[in-house]
Amino acid sequence: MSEIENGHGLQHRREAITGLGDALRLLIEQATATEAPTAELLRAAELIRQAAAPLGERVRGRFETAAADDLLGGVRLYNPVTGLGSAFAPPLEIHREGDVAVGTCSLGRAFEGPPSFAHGGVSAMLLDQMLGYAVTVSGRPGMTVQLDTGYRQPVPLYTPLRLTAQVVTVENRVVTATGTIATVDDPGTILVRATGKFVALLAEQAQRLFGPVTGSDR
Ligand SMILES: CCCCC/C=C\C/C=C\C/C=C\C/C=C/CCCC(=O)SCCNC(=O)CCNC(=O)[C@H](O)C(C)(C)COP(=O)(O)OP(=O)(O)OC[C@H]1O[C@@H](n2cnc3c(N)ncnc32)[C@H](O)[C@@H]1OP(=O)(O)O
Repeated sequence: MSEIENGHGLQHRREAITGLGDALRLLIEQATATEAPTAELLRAAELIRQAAAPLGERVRGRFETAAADDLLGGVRLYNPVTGLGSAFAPPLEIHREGDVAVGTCSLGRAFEGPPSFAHGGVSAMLLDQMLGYAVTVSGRPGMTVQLDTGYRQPVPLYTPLRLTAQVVTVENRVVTATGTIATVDDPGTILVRATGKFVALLAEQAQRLFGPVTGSDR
């Protein structure tokens, strides 16, 4: 029996994953911003390898879902944008305000593109997630087939950001959503805008793409 088959164990593991994610995000921020002496970098690399080794002793394969995740319930702890267990995620927190999805995060040094501003691909990634969330909660989940981003002003690092997204049209299987990035302090000044198209999968497409993950091909 797995150690997390009771509810208490699951909650405990999710908290531990979040704690590990917090530590990893701190590590990435410090390792990216550091100007510490070179000897410290060498020492840190060795310590980090030591810390990583036991984590690698039991890992899941490509098609296996994390034991602490709940795919259908929308719990994805390692999502690279929102996942609290992800070293890579800012993490972006998303909630609903009526028909609009609202997200908040701030971006550290690891997300830098132009000096002191966010990389354009990072803005696109945040908006893909925002639009995907709005499309999912509208009840017509789908995959991104197109994402257009307009960069109006650069997105500052180390600044609380406010993102929005909403569904604008539904045509057969294609849902179109739009989204924005602004700062919390100046929500009326749109820095980046995006429009995305999402396609609801046919059963045959879902089976082809995700059968090995859901186990429905066994
Ligand atoms: C599994 C259960 C999940 C439950 C989840 C529950 C809770 C989750 C909670 C929160 C989730 C929050 C956020 C969600 C997160 C996601 C954000 C990120 C999403 C992504 O990051 S996802 C990765 C990138 N994404 C891809 O990796 C897609 C690659 N792609 C394909 O795998 C194929 O593209 C496919 C299979 C999608 C479609 O198959 P296909 O291409 O053969 O299309 P098909 O023939 O089926 O056409 C159907 C209609 O789409 C139109 N259409 C097609 N392409 C178009 C385009 N580019 N522009 C305009 N319209 C287009 C056609 O014109 C036609 O339109 P019409 O129906 O009107 O004729």
